[in-house]
Amino acid sequence: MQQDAAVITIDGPSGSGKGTLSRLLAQKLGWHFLDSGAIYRVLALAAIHHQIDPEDEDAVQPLAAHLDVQFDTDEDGDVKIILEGENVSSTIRTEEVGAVASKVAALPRVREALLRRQRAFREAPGLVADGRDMGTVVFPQAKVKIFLTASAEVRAERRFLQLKNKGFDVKIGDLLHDIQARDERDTNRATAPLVAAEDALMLDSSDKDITQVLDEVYQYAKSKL
Ligand SMILES: Nc1ncnc2c1ncn2[C@@H]1O[C@H](COP(=O)(O)OP(=O)(O)OP(=O)(O)O)[C@@H](O)[C@H]1O
Ligand SMILES: Nc1ccn([C@H]2C[C@H](O)[C@@H](COP(=O)(O)O)O2)c(=O)n1
Repeated sequence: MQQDAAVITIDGPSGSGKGTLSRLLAQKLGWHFLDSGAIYRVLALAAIHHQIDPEDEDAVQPLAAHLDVQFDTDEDGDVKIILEGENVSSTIRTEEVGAVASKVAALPRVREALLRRQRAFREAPGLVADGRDMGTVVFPQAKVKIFLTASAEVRAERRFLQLKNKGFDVKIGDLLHDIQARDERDTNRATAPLVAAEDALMLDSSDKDITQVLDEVYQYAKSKL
């Protein structure tokens, strides 16, 4: 970790577009990228594989502390996620794994066990970090913080298109229900809840396409760095 490397944090609820925005912004700046949700998703998948109850903190904490995961980036910038020797890059993206991730993420000792792993992504020339608590807990000293939102209906519609394009048979009503349940759990947990940092720029992307969002955030970041 490089303590002095600049950090931009992008937090927000599921489907707000923070992953897409963070990836594009990191590419544009030539910076590193942390998808912290992927770490919680990998842990969730490990708990499923090992038949561990995702709400049993005593059982999930050691799994988090010794999680055998690698993030391998190829020359095109695509990231391959390897859990216990297996490529799980697609498997972790399902709504089912997302729901379990939201459960393991509510456990305080599990969050603590994953802190150092996330902070290790901070390297020169800089890091764009995407998640729920990047600006509040993991990188509170970040120079630029964004809290990206969109209405639950818009987020469900985006997720519907995303999954339909991948060939999944999904119902928009089910996706809206899943998104609302995940928002509720992520926002109301006691430790590191989904909340905007006091010094974050609030951005509602409901009526903006990703190019507009990227331009706005890029200009804002340049003015602050
Ligand atoms: N501003 C936007 N306008 C339209 N579609 C968008 C916009 N931002 C993102 N999308 C699309 O919405 C979908 C969800 O975006 P993305 O995966 O970036 O969300 P997320 O906030 O990272 O979600 P999660 O936290 O669940 O990983 C993607 O298909 C993405 O291309
Ligand atoms: N910094 C983070 C990142 C993610 N989580 C939890 C909460 C989410 O529901 C779940 C999956 O995240 P996603 O891939 O959808 O961004 O992981 C968290 O608590 N803190």
